[in-house]
Amino acid sequence: MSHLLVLNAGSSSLKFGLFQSGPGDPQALVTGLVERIGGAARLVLTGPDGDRLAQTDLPARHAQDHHGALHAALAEVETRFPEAEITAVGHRVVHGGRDFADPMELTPDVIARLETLVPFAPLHQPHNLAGVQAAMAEFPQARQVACFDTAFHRSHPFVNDTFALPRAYYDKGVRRYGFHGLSYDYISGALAEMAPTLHKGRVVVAHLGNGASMCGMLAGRSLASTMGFSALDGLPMGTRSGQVDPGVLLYLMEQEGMDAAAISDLLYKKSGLLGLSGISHDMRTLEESDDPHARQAIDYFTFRIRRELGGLAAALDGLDAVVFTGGIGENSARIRHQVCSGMGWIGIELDEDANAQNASVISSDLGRVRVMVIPTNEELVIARAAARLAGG
Ligand SMILES: Nc1ncnc2c1ncn2[C@@H]1O[C@H](COP(=O)(O)OP(=O)(O)O)[C@@H](O)[C@H]1O
Ligand SMILES: CC(=O)OP(=O)(O)O
Ligand SMILES: [Mg+2]
Repeated sequence: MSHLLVLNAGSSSLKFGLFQSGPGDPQALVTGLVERIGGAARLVLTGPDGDRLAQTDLPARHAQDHHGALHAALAEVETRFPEAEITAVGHRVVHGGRDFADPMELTPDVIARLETLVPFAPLHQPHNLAGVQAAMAEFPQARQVACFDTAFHRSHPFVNDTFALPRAYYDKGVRRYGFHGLSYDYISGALAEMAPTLHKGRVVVAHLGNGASMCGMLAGRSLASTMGFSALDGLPMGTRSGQVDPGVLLYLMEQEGMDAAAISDLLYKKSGLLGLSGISHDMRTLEESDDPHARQAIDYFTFRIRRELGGLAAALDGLDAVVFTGGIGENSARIRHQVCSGMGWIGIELDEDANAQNASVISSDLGRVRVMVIPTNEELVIARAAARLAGG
């Protein structure tokens, strides 16, 4: 019996899963999450039926960075499943650049080319590639498969793929790639099963996690996304600014003497919910706080989601459904309420009871637009690809 290991390193978390491959969809034996890496990190393990197997605070040496988190995760998998025969390890790789879209086997040449994309996604790509190196050392007999977050958005039409810069930059790869594609791929497939008519229509998916973006889908394919060249654009995030006027960056360089490293640190690590609140990047902490700055950070977050929702609906020529997903989108009734209230003009009417319960349909019959909550499953998308490539 062969097994697949999946590694998904986010900006603040590491998600992983052990799957059994078989004739149908790979079956999860265990999935895990190390969250709040860099802070009070904890590891949560979940069984195949959603049952909680373990929840432990990680010792400092494992909590401080993705490396430690990965060690803790691999140790957990090997202790619980010593007999597992891992034939393939599937990795989420955030940036595939211009050249990579379909899932592919990681060879030394491919890895070297992916390393050149580190400056495009400094908060993710290095963790993704560190995971690849660790898995190669740990499971040398297994195939290593990369699945790209940018792949789902390759269907963007030119107007959503470019900036209005001289064309030479587009040719050099300065494009609106879009991210969270594994999540959008999963949601598109789930919607096709749950609501096939809606899936054929105009859908805005809001992936709201520590990283956050929205995608306008037409007939299940990406037409536009709020994230662009890097995972910085669009919505504000845990520590990332989201959209800023490029003139601000010129001002910071010219008047405040900031260099590229200082600006990168500012935009990726000190901005967003953390920068605005001065308290935390974590939505749960902000929701629990009665500090007015926490409230303002939440208000800015939901204001930007509402703006983008209007923009994406215009790009799609209308709106049939909205799907919330990601750690915040799946769990925070308050955020969904703030986003959806007063949106009757666009056809959104929330059923507050259903919303409070994180139900899968949270709109009422009074509205024309179906609003849904669908837990994402990037790991399953990766496992499917790893199974396909390992089988071939
Ligand atoms: N019950 C909850 N209420 C509000 N926010 C939540 C809840 N559960 C998780 N979150 C938030 O989800 C975010 C993490 O999302 P997640 O998708 O797991 O992150 P990542 O982008 O690192 O994969 C954090 O801001 C966390 O506070
Ligand atoms: C691309 C991105 O922002 O990913 P994450 O949400 O995992 O940080
Ligand atoms: Mg994520």
